[in-house]
Amino acid sequence: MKQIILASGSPRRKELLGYLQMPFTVITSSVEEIVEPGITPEEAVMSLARQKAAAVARLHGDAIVIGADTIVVHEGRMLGKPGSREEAAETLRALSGQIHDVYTGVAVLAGGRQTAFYERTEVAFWELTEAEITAYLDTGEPMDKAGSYGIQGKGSVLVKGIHGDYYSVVGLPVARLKRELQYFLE
Ligand SMILES: Cc1cn([C@H]2C[C@H](O)[C@@H](COP(=O)(O)OP(=O)(O)OP(=O)(O)O)O2)c(=O)[nH]c1=O
Repeated sequence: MKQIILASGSPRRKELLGYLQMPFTVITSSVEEIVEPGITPEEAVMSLARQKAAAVARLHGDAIVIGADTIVVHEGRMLGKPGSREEAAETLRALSGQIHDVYTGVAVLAGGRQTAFYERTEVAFWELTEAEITAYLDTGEPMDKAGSYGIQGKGSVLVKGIHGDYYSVVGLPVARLKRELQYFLE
């Protein structure tokens, strides 16, 4: 069987890929995450996922390389990881009492073959008080997460409901990925 490489430094993605029960290795790259102006969210996450996978595939041409990217979209604005505590606070204030979309793009590269797909999940937030936002910022959890929250952690108490794949919000739509990977494993 071909070697599977996860081109990601995200501990969540590593844990989620483990659910597929296939051996894999983690190899990270340093891709600068630049979103071109005018690009749609789905194009953005698939393009970034492709760039992350391609950076690793260059050195491991025989392997199946998986890259992924997650962004939050609210009122047409694409929100990645916050640059500062203040930016995280502003994002959480904006998302309070609102519905936003979480897009995760995944790219799979294997020699000359490749595929990319995305999942969109709607997430509704409860109305958040300033005290709640401050308490959540104090956990430190928002800083390495798109949209400044983690649904799988203490951020769970911010979320009223979701529509779509939960695992895509956490960073990797595992059920869809399993199905897309079958083609590469044949
Ligand atoms: C919305 C949301 C995002 N996230 C995370 C998933 C991603 O790790 C992160 C978005 O940043 P990404 O740039 O997609 O990923 P990353 O920098 O963590 O890892 P890599 O590029 O090496 O693969 O936000 C959660 O963990 N929970 C959530 O609820």
